[in-house]
Amino acid sequence: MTAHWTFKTSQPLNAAIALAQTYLPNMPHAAAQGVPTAVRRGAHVQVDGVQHRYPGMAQNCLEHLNFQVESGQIVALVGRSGCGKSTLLHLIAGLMQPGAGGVYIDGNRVRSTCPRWVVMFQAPSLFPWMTVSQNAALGLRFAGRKAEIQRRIPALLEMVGLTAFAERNVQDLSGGQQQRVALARSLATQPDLLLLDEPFSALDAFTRRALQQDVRRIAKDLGLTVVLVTHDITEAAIMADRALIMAPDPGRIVTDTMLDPGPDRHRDSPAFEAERARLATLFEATA
Ligand SMILES: Nc1ncnc2c1ncn2[C@@H]1O[C@H](COP(=O)(O)OP(=O)(O)OP(=O)(O)O)[C@@H](O)[C@H]1O
Repeated sequence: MTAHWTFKTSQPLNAAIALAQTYLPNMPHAAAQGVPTAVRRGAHVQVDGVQHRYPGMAQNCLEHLNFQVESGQIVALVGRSGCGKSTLLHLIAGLMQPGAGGVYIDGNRVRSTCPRWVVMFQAPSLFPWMTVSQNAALGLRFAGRKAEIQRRIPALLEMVGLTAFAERNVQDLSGGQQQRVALARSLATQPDLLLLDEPFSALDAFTRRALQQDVRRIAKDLGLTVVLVTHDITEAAIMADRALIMAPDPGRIVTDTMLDPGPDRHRDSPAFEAERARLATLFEATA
């Protein structure tokens, strides 16, 4: 299905702000390597005693958060609306600072955003007047790495299945294809941590399923560490190696469970259905 998007006037500005926050930080990044998209090792994430309260709120939004994400692991933060999933993801990304405790990536305290970790949101935040290739190259351009564009972007578009659309205007793409462009843009700077804030929730079920499987495959191929925010148990079961189930008031982790690594992560597989049902039961019992 092709969705023709009408961009609100503020959207390019929002896209520019989101991109600038991601790609113009003050921390150095690893030099580009010859291989277009390979990373050496996914990031290790440590959330250490994190607590957070928004100004003017009587209660903590998040409390007593202590966990680690291993290099190359895909972790889903699962919970009902309002339990603090997005807040936690934003703290990991360095978009906000916690009131207490800290987030460490590869042992370094996170104090700001950095091209080594990228966030994908529900809206792909593309520039509507640019082509697929130009949008995918924006992160490299903003990071002052223009020399890498020619060698890296074609390989990335192939990886996300958009080679045939390279010179199309992004407004002519479906919502799922636009998220694939955003994924290519996110991967172009060779991050070692991908932070996903319900990036597929606006898509139809079929497109969502294809993207969930592709993002898992790509992350595993590249060795990326991924933290995924979702309220969708099936999405967590398809994509994640491990699920952290959160409960609200205050937001906290109530269950930490590894998921069956079996290869058949699709709906028709009995093994997948059993794992999805186990996670759903855990969720109902604790969240
Ligand atoms: N900027 C803010 N100022 C005050 N309170 C906020 C702010 N942002 C979020 N909150 C509150 O913090 C709590 C957690 O919000 P958050 O968006 O992190 O939850 P969530 O689990 O991601 O929810 P959803 O699944 O609906 O996106 C909610 O009660 C929300 O109202």
